[in-house]
Amino acid sequence: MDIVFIRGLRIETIIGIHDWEKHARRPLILDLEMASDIARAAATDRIADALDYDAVTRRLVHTVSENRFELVETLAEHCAALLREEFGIPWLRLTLNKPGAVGEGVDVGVVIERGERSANKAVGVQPSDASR
Ligand SMILES: Nc1nc2c(c(=O)[nH]1)N=C([C@H](O)[C@@H](O)CO)CN2
Repeated sequence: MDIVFIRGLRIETIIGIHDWEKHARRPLILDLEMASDIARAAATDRIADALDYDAVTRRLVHTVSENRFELVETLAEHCAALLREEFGIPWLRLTLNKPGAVGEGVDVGVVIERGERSANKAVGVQPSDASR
């Protein structure tokens, strides 16, 4: 399985369970790994054959900044479902970091994995061989 990734994406949004959190934007840091077979894109050198990390970034910025949730869990699930549906991503790992939420210099948040990693495509390797 190949990976297309985005790391350190900073997006400001309204998020939190407390009243004071509902009135001020604060930054979240997103890290994203997306399963993508890069063979075709590598062969054609065409962005149309690639999972476009710029398009994914723009979509994330839009949905994170426009929506308001209380929990980082809810936002993470929202982003994962949206990206998988709109970009046809079979598997992803999303880290959502809310820096400073419990104290200066402390990172808190969630890491979620959704979907199935693609089957082993190695020549001559059967699915039953993959775990050996
Ligand atoms: N598992 C979670 N715990 C907490 C969250 C959250 O989103 N998920 N949020 C908060 C507050 O909003 C926090 O960021 C500030 O006190 C607390 N715990």
